Amino acid sequence: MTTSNAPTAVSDRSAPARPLLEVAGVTMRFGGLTAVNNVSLTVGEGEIIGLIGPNGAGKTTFFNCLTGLYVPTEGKVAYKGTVLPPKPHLVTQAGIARTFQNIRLFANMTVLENVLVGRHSRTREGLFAAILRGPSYHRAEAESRERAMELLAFTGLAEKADHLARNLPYGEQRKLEIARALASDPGLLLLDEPTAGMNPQETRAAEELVFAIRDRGVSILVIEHDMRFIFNLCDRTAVLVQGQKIVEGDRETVQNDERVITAYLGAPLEGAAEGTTAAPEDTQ
Ligand SMILES: Nc1ncnc2c1ncn2[C@@H]1O[C@H](COP(=O)(O)OP(=O)(O)OP(=O)(O)O)[C@@H](O)[C@H]1O
Repeated sequence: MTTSNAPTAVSDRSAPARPLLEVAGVTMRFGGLTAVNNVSLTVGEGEIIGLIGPNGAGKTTFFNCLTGLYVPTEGKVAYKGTVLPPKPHLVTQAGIARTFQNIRLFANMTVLENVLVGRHSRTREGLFAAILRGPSYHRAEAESRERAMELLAFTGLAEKADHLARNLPYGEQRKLEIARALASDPGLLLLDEPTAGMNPQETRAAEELVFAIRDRGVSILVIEHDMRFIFNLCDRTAVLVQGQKIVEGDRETVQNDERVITAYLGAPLEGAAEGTTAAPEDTQ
């Protein structure tokens, strides 16, 4: 147990977290390639869970199966006890938001407008209200702007609200992606390599931001190659190698697992599908 006020992972909590996301036996095949092979994973309320693995291990494909971008060949994804339909907008409405490995912002829109786009799924006003622009439309619009500005303040971007997204430095574009994802008021946030391209200082700031998001009651599942980031943050970490989850546990369990060490050193995984190899540079 830590005695400082610094944020910490919550693995030392005594009560087990209530399940929020329950993934059961998800498999994703592309023709002859099994990118994700019978993977099960649970994310509990208030947890930060890591997903690591060498290049091509199937991490992003797994995220795409959770968020309805791909329809899994087999398996089920349930959120708060309800099986999710494989449609991205319904998954967002259910309470799951995500960021992408390759930043997907509207480059020629302002920072604020990008967050307002993310707010769209939470706005109840329909087409008629938008055309008529009655009082309820104006009220909803004002609320959305207020919430968007609050999220920009939370992510440290409030002063850049009127800047074009394309003019932000790279680290701030990643933050904006997170602000936009949070605009849908998710219960679970999926982050796909949130520190890619960041310098060490930005990476430490990203750690603080992830803890702060968790402290707002949002659970997190995060893909990362930066092991320090993962082990600083996560209550548990699952390791994917060639589509299979080979181990899941705390830092010690993962770091001491022979199969993980072997996978990161580039030796073939016994019994795994052919066609993908581990990349030694992922140990960075
Ligand atoms: N749409 C697709 N069609 C065919 N194959 C695909 C498709 N998407 C992913 N793959 C393949 O599935 C495997 C897993 O890829 P994926 O991008 O999920 O891995 P990853 O663990 O996220 O890798 P990285 O760390 O490099 O991002 C790879 O062999 C990839 O080429």
